Amino acid sequence: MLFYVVLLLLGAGAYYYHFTANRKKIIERLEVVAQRRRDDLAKNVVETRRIADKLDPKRRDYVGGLDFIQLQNELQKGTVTCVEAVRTYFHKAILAHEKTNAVTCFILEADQQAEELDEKAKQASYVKPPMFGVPLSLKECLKVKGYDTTRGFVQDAYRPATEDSIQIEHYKKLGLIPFCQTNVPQSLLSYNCSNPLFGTTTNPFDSTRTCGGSSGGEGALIGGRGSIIGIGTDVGGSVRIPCHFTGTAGIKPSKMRFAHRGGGASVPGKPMIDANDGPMAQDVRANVEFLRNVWGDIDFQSDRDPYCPPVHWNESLYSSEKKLRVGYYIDDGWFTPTPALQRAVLESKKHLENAGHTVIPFYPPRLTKVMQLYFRAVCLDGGQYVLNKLLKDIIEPTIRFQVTLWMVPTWVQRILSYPVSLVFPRMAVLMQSLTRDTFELREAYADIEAYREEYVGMMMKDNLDVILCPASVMPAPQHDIPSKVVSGVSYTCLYNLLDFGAGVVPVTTVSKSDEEKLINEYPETDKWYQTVKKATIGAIGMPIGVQVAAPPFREEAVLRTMREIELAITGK
Ligand SMILES: CCCCCCCC/C=C\CCCCCCCC(=O)NCC(=O)O
Repeated sequence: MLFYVVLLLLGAGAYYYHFTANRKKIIERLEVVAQRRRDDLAKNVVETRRIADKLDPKRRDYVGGLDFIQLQNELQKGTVTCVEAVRTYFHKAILAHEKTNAVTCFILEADQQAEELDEKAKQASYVKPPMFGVPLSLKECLKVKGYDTTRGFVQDAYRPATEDSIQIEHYKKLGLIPFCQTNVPQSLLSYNCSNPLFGTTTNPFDSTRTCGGSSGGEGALIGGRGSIIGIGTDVGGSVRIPCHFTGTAGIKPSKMRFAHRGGGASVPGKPMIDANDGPMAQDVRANVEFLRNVWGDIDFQSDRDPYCPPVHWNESLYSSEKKLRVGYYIDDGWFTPTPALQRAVLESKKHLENAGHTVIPFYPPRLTKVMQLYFRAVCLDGGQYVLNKLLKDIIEPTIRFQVTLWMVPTWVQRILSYPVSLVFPRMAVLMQSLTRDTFELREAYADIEAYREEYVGMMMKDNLDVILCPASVMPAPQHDIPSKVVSGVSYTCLYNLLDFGAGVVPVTTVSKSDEEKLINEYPETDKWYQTVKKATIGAIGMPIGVQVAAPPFREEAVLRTMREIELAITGK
């Protein structure tokens, strides 16, 4: 017996020695690559600044002061040139990048593309496309020919995409000029924004707090006024959470509204968790104008990807005079949001009622079960795909807690979940979520299908057009918090599980009385609540958004509701 124990220990020791020696070698090699990539970025910024500085500062201030619609109009009229627009946003993006570390690469050809468009515009026969010359920022994982899509993995640096994805091709056809790529958290499966290649992107309103993720670079850049519109991706909240954390507006459409051919994903092969790309901008109007033009011309994408149905922009749904029926909730029963987030929903409810809409309570059913289904279906291999990639890379410290969870074998998590359930029941729910076998996975898929039916059935019974609810559980926390509170995505991941269109619009900022309420009334019943409470103290002044969601192909109703809230708040 002793012999076998010794043998086992020796075997384990040898494996551990081999594993750590191998990791050390990998890390040393990748450190060199990461340093080279950062040096390249520094040179790229210098070159971008040189190009940006060619523009007269007075012109730059003028162009930089225009909102999306104004810039679009001036570019159409020819009173602003494409070169002026690109150089202005090169300059503004550098300023935002210096503050937040949002950019991973400036696309220098943007300047040349702008010159070519200006040249074409001189021909009398040339018809300007609808978003002629508008600069567009892109989340780093989106495929642009000649540029990396590392998703924060050092191992994927210097492996540029060989083609533009269909979506990028389409945006260029519509006149948009991609001018930079923006930072992401390593693996994209996090709502912070840090990786070992490009470092941490910070919130433009408070550098000790995260800009959110995984489209965090977009949030930081747009919220920091370094871009007028950008594209993010969202599998659990990655467009909507950064919008909420940075005071910007964006929407994740339901999956089929864009072509996915030639695009990438954080975890390929997760059929029931529907991700999509989506616009993020400084206001809702920009999102509307962007999608009106993209979906107005969706045949371009459908012709190239037969899985993308040719569903056109539905102007009558967006501009309808018919009053809406809105279901709202301020607490999903899984994770009570901090006071400012609840107040934002109640204020939005008032704005919608003042505009004549009917707003009634709605209770999303069984969120505890939803969380289990979401984590099971998003990590359908128990996290193995992501873990394999992470173990071949430098692991980002701010997601280490999450990585550790993936490293514990599923069966160990299940056993441990029973004692844990006595002291931390919500944690036990997640510990029982990762898939044990294919039987359980099939069952989860069936449960998701049944849940979708139940949810839309409830909406239909009350004749609801849209749902209004919090965008998250808290305002932007410190950089390490998202990995410690993965359970905090319940408000957004629900709408990936349902494949609804869902958007976020900025509504307010955290006030002193929100903080007092937080200190006096917010629960401290488990570690997650304690962490969220602590992270939210000191967040006075941070932006707060609300979320609006509707079943697939009704994104125009979501945008209409978001726009009405925006109009009531900003008056413009
Ligand atoms: C003991 C607990 C076991 C559960 C371990 C769960 C580990 C965390 C897994 C997933 C986290 C999901 C967070 C989602 C954040 C948003 C991600 C997103 O939308 N990404 C965009 C994209 O992938 O394109």
